[in-house]
Amino acid sequence: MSAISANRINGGTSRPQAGSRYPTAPSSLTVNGHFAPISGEPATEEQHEHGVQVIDEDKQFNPHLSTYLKHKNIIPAGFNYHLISVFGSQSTGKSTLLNHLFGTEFDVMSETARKQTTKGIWMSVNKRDHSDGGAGSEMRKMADNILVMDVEGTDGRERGEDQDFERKSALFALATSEVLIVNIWEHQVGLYQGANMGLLKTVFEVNLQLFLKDKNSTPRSLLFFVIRDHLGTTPLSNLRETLIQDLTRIWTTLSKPKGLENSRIEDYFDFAFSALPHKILQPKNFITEVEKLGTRFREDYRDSKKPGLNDQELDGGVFLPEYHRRIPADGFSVYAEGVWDQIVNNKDLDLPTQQELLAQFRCDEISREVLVAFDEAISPLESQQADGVRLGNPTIIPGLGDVMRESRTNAIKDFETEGSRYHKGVFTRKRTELEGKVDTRLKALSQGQLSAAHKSGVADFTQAVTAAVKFGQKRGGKGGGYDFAEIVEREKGKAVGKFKNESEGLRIVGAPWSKYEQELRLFEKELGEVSARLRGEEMRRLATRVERWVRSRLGESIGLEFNKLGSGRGGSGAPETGEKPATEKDLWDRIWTTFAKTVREAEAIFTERARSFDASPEEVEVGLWRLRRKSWGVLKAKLEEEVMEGNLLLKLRENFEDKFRYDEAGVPRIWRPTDDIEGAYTRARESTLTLIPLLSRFRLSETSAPPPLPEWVGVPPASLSQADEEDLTPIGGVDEDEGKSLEEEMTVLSETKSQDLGVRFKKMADGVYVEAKRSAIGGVAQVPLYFYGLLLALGWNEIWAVLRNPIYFLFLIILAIAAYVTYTLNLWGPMLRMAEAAGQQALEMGKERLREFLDGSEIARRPIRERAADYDDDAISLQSLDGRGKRRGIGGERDEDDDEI
Ligand SMILES: Nc1nc2c(ncn2[C@@H]2O[C@H](COP(=O)(O)OP(=O)(O)OP(=O)(O)O)[C@@H](O)[C@H]2O)c(=O)[nH]1
Repeated sequence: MSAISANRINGGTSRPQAGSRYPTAPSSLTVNGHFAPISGEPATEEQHEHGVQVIDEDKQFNPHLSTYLKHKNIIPAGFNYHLISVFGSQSTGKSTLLNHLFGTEFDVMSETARKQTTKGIWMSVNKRDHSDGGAGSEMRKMADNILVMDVEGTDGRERGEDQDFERKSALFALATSEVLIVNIWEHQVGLYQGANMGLLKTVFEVNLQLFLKDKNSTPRSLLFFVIRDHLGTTPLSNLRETLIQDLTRIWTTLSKPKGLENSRIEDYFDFAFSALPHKILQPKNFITEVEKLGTRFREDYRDSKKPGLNDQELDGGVFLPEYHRRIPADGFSVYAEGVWDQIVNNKDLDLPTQQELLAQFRCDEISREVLVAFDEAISPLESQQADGVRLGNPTIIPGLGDVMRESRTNAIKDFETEGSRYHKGVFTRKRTELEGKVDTRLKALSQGQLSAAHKSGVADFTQAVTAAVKFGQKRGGKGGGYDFAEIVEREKGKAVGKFKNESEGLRIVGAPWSKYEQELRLFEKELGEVSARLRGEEMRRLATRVERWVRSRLGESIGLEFNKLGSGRGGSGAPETGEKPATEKDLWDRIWTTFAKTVREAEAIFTERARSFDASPEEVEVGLWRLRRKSWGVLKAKLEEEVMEGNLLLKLRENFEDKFRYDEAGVPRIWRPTDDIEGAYTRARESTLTLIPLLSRFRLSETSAPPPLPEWVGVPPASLSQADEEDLTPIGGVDEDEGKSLEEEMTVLSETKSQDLGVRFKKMADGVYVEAKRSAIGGVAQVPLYFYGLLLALGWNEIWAVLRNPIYFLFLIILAIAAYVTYTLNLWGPMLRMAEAAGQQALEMGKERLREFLDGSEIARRPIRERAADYDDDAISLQSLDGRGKRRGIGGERDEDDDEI
């Protein structure tokens, strides 16, 4: 504000404001006994009977204005309200006019007192309804929500020369109202001072400098001249002419801001005129004219012709949209306070900025309100989600998308409904801010939900694949009746579908952040990783199964090869298949061939099954390499089992016995004393002994070298993992780090063990030899024929006695019959065999007895003293008894003669 204008508005008597704007002590006014508080507790509805004092005579703005508007239900009206102010000299019947026009109850001066009644600025809502009154005509109401401001009169005796308040209040009324009623007596028209022309000039000037800088952004106002005590002698049109001329003249003499030098009064103001008869002298006419005047405040007059420099000014409507200040009703009190604050403090007043400030204030308020409702819906969900995360079990909140969408739409819609009435730029900015706040929380919620969906999706997928594999295993046995790759593909499809559904459910149309493509990619990636891990486990299981198969196959075939050793002829070949007959020498060749063949078959099985897992060539390569390594371990274990001391000794014994006890044709030998038992024994023993060095090392017969194990196992694949490598037993000659050489790896029996085995085998062979020898000596000799002749000659008498004795003869006959029956029943064979067996048994027993007898006679040959020494010293012997048959003392001397019995 320029210094001049500031000075003008303060009337050159700028007074410091007393105290704070809103005194803490209750400042209330008692106007004709009516209580109208300005600060402290808001007034009740009853106390608002006379309206509300917007600004008191001490220039304090009423902070409870909004309470009054709330009571009168103006707040929700939005733009649907109008504001009218009245301006004029003191006691010119302003309050009377307003009370008649709008049914307000502003205090009116008593006819006799003639002193100022209205102090400060008062406001009241319209309480009347003016129809155009015609009988049968349609009742047409006044515009809704008309707010009327009764401003303290000018030229007041009470204020004296101090024009500060009247200028400020006039400026306030002009800045906030759509219609400014200028109330003048008829006789004042044409008078400069009486018609407030001086005051109007100052107000126009400051108004122009402060508020009307940009006429495009400032709404126009209507100056409505109501001429009181119109006698009727001078027509209203003449009075209008005079007033317009005066106003135009005032306008031309105004000091205008730069750029507005050529502006005209009609650029900013419209005019309307009305005249009322004398209230006291023509009371009836006065009432009728006021009624008529009231109809001009009807809403439908908006559509009528614009009041201008024509007849419309005299009877047209007053509420035109272009006069509206576009301040929503709920923001009016804040706006009015801001304007008053600017006026009182002489700040450069910029109405558009004021409107922006108001918009900011209100939009923030609305934003807070809508966020409360938003919070109520969203906070519990946020807590639920946070709880899930804290407990390590993120939960998927059902129906979250719907709640999110609804809350967001409601918040933004409510904000738009309330806030869109305010300054567009500010509203748009604040809406963006609100969207930002809402979206930040919704985004976090949505991401939490996606992460929960991700986690549970991966867990479900893992579980589903594992379950399907288990089911497949049960159904299909050990070979696996299922296709792993197919299961993974199917479950992956399901998981991705579910994730997409969940994500799609969270989509908020119009929110650019509401996307899930990246999350979906991450989810698919993790599913891939999980599949790879599960496939790895599955491959291991497959490897274990194949290994087990190798173990059982090798167990059988290697066992068979070793069993062939026991036959002593290297086992039987299969001549009918053209196979080379097996020999002991090529034992290792056969074992190696069988081993390599078995592993080859296992590799084929592994490769075949691995294909159904969709395993990569690298994974298969690792699997095969591990299989070869492990198979060698299996073979090694089997070999160790076969050459375990007891087992191998048994095999060697069988081998030896086979060579010793059977001839070349495989027929068992019966030793005769004449046979070359020693020769056979030596040959068989030597032959079997050659097996020990053969068995002690794994060597191929052709090359006399260990099998090409390192080449056969191959180099470890590059993709072999550390863990894979660690759980493998090292192989000498293959694993470079290990100290063992290939030669050591191929040693089946150590040197010491071989020697020990040789010694034990020899002992055992000796035993067999001795037995053979004995059996040769103990063989039954043939009975010579002459022995039978001798038997007949010597037993002739006995034969004859039997034949002659009837009892013996009868017994003989019975024997003959029994023999015949036996013959006819073909029982001779079995009986003979029984007899033979019994004979054999008897023979064995006889032999045993004979041996005992021979051993006994040998013992008998030993001196009795030697035998006696066998007994324990403590035993009671003849030597230890004295002549009387009693035992001698322990320490007693021995009689040398007693040694001989
Ligand atoms: N002559 C005349 N007197 C009127 C008219 N209307 C009201 N009065 C009288 O004028 C006196 C002042 O009336 P108010 O309505 O209190 O006037 P005011 O302009 O509101 O006065 P302040 O609020 O004190 O400025 C009262 O005694 C009314 O009876 C009118 O139309 N003509």
